[in-house]
Amino acid sequence: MAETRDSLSARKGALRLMAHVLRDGRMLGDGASGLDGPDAARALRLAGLALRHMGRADAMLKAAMDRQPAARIRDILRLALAEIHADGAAPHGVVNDAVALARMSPKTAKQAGLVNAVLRKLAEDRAGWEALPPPSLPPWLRAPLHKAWGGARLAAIEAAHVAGAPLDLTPKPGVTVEGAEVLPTGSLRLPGGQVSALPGYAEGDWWVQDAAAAIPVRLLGDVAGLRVLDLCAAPGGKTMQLAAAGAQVTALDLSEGRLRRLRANLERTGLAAEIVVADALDWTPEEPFDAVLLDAPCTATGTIRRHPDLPHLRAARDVETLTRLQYKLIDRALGFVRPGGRLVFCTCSLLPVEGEHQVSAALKRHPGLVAHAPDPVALGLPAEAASDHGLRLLPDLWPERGGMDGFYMAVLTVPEAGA
Ligand SMILES: C[S@@+](CC[C@H](N)C(=O)[O-])C[C@H]1O[C@@H](n2cnc3c(N)ncnc32)[C@H](O)[C@@H]1O
Repeated sequence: MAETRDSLSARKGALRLMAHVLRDGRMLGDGASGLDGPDAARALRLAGLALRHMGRADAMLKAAMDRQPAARIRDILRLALAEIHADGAAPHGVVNDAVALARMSPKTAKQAGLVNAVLRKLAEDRAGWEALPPPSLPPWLRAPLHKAWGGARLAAIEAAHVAGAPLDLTPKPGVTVEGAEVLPTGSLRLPGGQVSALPGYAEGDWWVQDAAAAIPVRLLGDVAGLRVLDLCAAPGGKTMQLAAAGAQVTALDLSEGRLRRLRANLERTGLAAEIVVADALDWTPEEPFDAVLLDAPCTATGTIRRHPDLPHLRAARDVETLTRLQYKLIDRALGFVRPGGRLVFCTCSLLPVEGEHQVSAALKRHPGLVAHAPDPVALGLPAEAASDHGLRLLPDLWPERGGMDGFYMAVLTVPEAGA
């Protein structure tokens, strides 16, 4: 980061965001940095960097200090160490700002000298940083992932989380964006950038959607003219895909706030859907649908690449609550499909209990329900994405292209009437 006063305000904003996540249990994306425009984006990036590398920074601080400092001082040190050692920032400017940040509050001003001394010493210890184990997931998530995917795959997933994510766009049919790579699955990929400044944003030619998140709708094939229910729809990435492909879409979600974003997305892209604010567990349609897409609420652990706050905010008990909800939502969704129609179930989770296990259990509970294992290669995906009854995408797939979010998805056909 070029050292300017903007750097100081971005670092201050990053500290606010870290406190929001680590002490208030709120998501990074809640926009709490108190900044606008490029400074807000910088603060978000820095907070993400500090959260991704917190394990290493804490290990270094523990070895270097007799007593753990107060929370804000610890965050100042964590951020500075991540910037110096993981981001390659020039130590001089980082240390100066860290000292300035400590001085800003009467509660921490007395510790400015300590911040200076600790950072001057640790900034030079590149070998000590490199010798620490690479960033890893918390035990509640690491253990089931190790069991499911093995040690080597888990290490590759953790490395993909540290690498972060590029910017993927789903284009309307026939749209290209200058400078974007066209992925084998049809998504467009850019290294990053301010979304609203990209060509075609104002015209609504595309929307931001990870390449993996764009696959579930494609499992339905040609949906032109079909009545499709997008059951957990907001903020609407999949609703827009369905509408752009000519489906007659009903988009339902529990959250009015998230549906506001869906409405804005439809407005910008000029696409149409009927919008329903309801709890899917209480709601009943007037008539069944040709197809239902259930992008069920989940731990979202497949999106840690772009949400490094998630491992700090979720816990094992969330997995239990969410898997129970997914179970109920699948049964509910199946009741909304016409005989012979299809349900696509998907979750952006790395955990089989939120994916493969849900579909295996649904097939046992519902005699006559049939899973059609999709061919990953025909969809432009690596052959290894084939999985139990569906597709399993993990962040270490496509390493040379910049990876993809973790997802599980399957397409199920409901028995014909009388079958
Ligand atoms: C994974 S997100 C959906 C993302 C969306 N399909 C997309 O592609 O943009 C899950 C959504 O489920 C909604 N949700 C959670 N519980 C629900 C329920 N009982 N009924 C309806 N929607 C629910 C949440 O509000 C959230 O928007």
